[in-house]
Amino acid sequence: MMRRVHFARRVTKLWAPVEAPGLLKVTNLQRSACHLPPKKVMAEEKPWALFSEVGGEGYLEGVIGIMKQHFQLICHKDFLMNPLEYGPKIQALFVWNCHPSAEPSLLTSLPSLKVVANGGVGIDHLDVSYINSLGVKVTNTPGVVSAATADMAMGLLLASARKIVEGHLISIDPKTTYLPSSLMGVEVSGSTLGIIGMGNIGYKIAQRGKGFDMRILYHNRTRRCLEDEEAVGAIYCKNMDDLLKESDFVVLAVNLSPETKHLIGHRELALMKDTATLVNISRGLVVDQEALLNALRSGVIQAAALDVTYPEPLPRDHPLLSLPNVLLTPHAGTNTNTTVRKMVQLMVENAVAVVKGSQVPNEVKL
Ligand SMILES: O=C(O)C(=O)CO
Repeated sequence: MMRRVHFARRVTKLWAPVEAPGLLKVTNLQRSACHLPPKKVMAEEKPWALFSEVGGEGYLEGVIGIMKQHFQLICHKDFLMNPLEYGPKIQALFVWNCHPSAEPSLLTSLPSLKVVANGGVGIDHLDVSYINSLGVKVTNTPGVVSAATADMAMGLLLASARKIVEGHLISIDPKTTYLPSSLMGVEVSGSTLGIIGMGNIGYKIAQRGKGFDMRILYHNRTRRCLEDEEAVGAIYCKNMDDLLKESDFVVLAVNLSPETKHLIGHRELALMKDTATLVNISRGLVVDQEALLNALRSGVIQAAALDVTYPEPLPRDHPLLSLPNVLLTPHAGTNTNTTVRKMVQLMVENAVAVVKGSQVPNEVKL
C-alpha cells in the first residue's frame, strides 16, 4: 500500500504540470521513465489551415506533408463539402497564383482567418488592401523562386532560339525527314540580352546570360550598384527604348503593377529588331497580347516565348496557340521539386509566425 501511495505521488508530481497551463510540461522522456504512456500530441493543438489548391494528388503529397507538420489541413474540395463546420476554425489560408484563390466570398466565410500565405513572389492575384482590411495579413515567398524562374527564362529563350520543340516533334515523327534548313535557329552565344526588371529574378537571368557570353542590357526603376553590374557585365539603360532597339532577346522580369500593365505594346514591339524574340516569365498582362499577336503575325518581331499569358490557360481557340513562332508553357516557372518545397516551407513558416504572433519573415506591406 505504502509503495502504491508513494508511486501515485511520484506520478501526480510528474503529471500535474501537463494539466496545469503555464507550468513546465512533462516530456515523453520523463513519462517513459515512470512507465507512463507517451502523451499524444493531439491534433486539436495544431491550428487549422485551408489549402486552396486544385492540383493533382501525387504532386500534392509532399506539399501537404510539409503543411501538415504545423497545421490541421483541409483542401478546398473537402472544405466546400462542409464550409459551415470548417469555416470558423481556419486561421491560415494557403494559396498559389491560380484559382480558387482568396476571393471575398471565401474570406468572409473564414472569421478566424489571420493570414493568407501565398506561394510565389507575385501577389497581383490578391487584393492585399481588402484582405488587410479584414485584419488578415498577406505573406509571399520571395528569394526562393528566383533561380527556378530564371532557369525557365533561359530555357524558353534557348528552346525558342534553337527550335528545340520543333526538333523533338520532327525526331519522333517517322513520316518527317529532317531538313536542317527547316530548323534554322538563332545564335544565342554572343547575342544581346535585354532584361526588363532587374530584381532577384532579373539578376539571376543576367548571371545565366553571362554564361552564354551574351552582352547584357537592363532596364529597371532603380539602377543596380556598380558591383552588381560589373559582376555580370550588365549595362544600365535608363531609357527602355534603347534596350528594346538593341536586344536580340528581350526578357520581361517585372512585377505586375498599374505601372507595368501593358508595358510592352504596339510602340515598344515596333522598336524591337525584326529578328528579336520576346520572352515573358513575369505576368501576361505586362504585354498587350493583341499587339503581340499582330507583331508576331506581321513579322514586326521574330518570335515569342511565354510562360505567362492572360487568361491562364488560354482558351483552346486562342490565336496565340496556332502561331508557329510562339512557344508556350503553362506558368510553370517555379515548378521544380526543389523550389516548390522551398516555397511551401516558407509559406508555412510565414503562416506559423502570423498565427503565433511572432516576427513574420515575409509579410507583404503595401
Ligand atoms: O513567384 C511567382 O510570382 C510565380 O509566378 C510563381 O509561380
